[in-house]
Amino acid sequence: MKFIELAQYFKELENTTSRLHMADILYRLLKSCSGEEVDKVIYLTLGELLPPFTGVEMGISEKLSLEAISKATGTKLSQVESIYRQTGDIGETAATLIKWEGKGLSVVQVYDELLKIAKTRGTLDKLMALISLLRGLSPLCAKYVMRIVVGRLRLGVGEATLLDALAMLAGNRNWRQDIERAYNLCSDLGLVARTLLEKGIEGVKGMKLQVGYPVRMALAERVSSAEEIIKRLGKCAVEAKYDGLRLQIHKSKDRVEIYSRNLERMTEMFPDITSAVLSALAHVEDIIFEGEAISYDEETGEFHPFQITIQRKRKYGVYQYSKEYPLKLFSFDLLYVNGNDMTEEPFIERRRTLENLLSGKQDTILLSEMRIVETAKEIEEFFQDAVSRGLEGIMAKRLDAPYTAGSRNFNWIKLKRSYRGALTDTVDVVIVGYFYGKGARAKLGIGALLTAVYDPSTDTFKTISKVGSGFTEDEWIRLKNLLDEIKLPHRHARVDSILEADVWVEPKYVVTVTADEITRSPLHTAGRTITEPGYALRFPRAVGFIRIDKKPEDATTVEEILRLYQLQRKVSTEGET
Ligand SMILES: Nc1ncnc2c1ncn2[C@@H]1O[C@H](COP(=O)(O)OP(=O)(O)OP(=O)(O)O)[C@@H](O)[C@H]1O
Repeated sequence: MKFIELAQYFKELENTTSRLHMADILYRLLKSCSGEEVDKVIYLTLGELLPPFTGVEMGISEKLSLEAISKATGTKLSQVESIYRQTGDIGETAATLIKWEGKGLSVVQVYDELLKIAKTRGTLDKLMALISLLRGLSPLCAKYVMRIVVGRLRLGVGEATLLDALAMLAGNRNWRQDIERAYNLCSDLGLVARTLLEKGIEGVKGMKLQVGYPVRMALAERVSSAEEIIKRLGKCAVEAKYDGLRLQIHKSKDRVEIYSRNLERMTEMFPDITSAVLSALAHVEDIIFEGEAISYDEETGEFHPFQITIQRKRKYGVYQYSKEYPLKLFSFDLLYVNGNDMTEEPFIERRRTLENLLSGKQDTILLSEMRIVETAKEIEEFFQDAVSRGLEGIMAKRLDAPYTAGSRNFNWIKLKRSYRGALTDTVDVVIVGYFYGKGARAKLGIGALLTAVYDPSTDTFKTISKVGSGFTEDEWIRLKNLLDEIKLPHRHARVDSILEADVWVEPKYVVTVTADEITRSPLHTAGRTITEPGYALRFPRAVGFIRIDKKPEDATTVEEILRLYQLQRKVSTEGET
């Protein structure tokens, strides 16, 4: 396939807002790929070169890309910059200035070249390679290549839509489940697509988890009482719920990789955990397990709040910080060990095996606190004890449940401190736009965010709230800068909104908010139907800054909002009786 053909498909995708139409375009695109091309086409369509967990990034700044356009086209840098300012789009800038037809490069050629640039270390070498690539590209090809280079392709294609297209390609929509399962196990859509093309659906069904490919994480549902946990699970395990960072740890011999909740590779952020894993599990060849990393005060033995645990990436040099705020990892699940896939084993078997593996004495890689309980009273006691020690709450787990990769269900149930009071759980929302604001905030040029929750059934983001408090002035300034980088000339294709933001942005950043309650509102689209209004957050306030560990699709879902709304009504009616 020539890259120009791919660029034509990108153009088609860019011009549609209908998910069905998008899936159809993708289906046609994937159908015309060979096995060798299909994975590359998928990554490029998502604006990537490889799945995010590989940690491969282009490493080209806006400034460097403008310089490349200037050098490749023989245009003065100031003129390139001026076109860029007018269009606000690096792709349009390149397309406007390129006057040649290009060399008719294939998708694989362009992809290989981009990957080479990403892997090149020196800035000058990257620049030279990009210039020579640009000289071989037609205006339309250069438009999309440049957007990929700076990480702003923005076709609006979500993973769920790509999964639909793959199911169409497999020839039977019933196979979507098998395709999704394979994706949940390896988090690599390119690999799934390539397997489908080369080995057919049976090959996809046979895909297994592998060390080095993060497994999409199993998630928990909420309830509001210990009784409900017992009603749903019967005899079950309860564990302390630590408010830290969820990590999935992969070890193969003396190599360790660490992945975050949104499956990004974070190994470098945790040198302390890496070396502790190597020594605690030296006797184990291969393993994939999960736990919650949390920083604690060595003097008092108390856990620090989540905000301190996550700061290690942002603020200081990792090494110094890890000494200042040491981490403990509370391990709670085992997915794979020495060639054995454990995900289909009952939870309690996985836990017992993990306990055996971690029985040696050391003080960083620990086991989560767990107890088997049979009555609501025992759960209540465990809960009260956890809360009194400053923990967030508890997690209850079904004893015979498999590890359900990539799914949120009642195999795991969280019961948090906050459900018991007036407010329900916090909600994770995606920023889809912002308002300039009035009064004192107007001088900052940003007064409130327009935020949304995720609707997996349509792969869209539905608005739920304007958020105007909870950030410091400094944070508002940082937010505005970050959002201006991903500004869009119109509402994003995957955003469903009645309100008109002053500035629309690409759905990229997730923030956690608390609110007094969830109410019905005609202004928002979350949960809205033809006859019923949507849902909104009342008095929302941001907690902390951007959630670096969540992708937009990891935001709270519309379905969860409906359940939270019901939970809240239940808690308030119980309170009245
Ligand atoms: N013992 C434990 N077992 C499982 N998860 C735990 C445990 N302790 C803490 N956690 C954390 O709790 C998270 C689930 O709870 P919570 O809803 O508070 O987090 P979230 O990030 O908002 O939601 P989610 O991860 O479910 O989207 C897990 O993803 C995990 O990071």
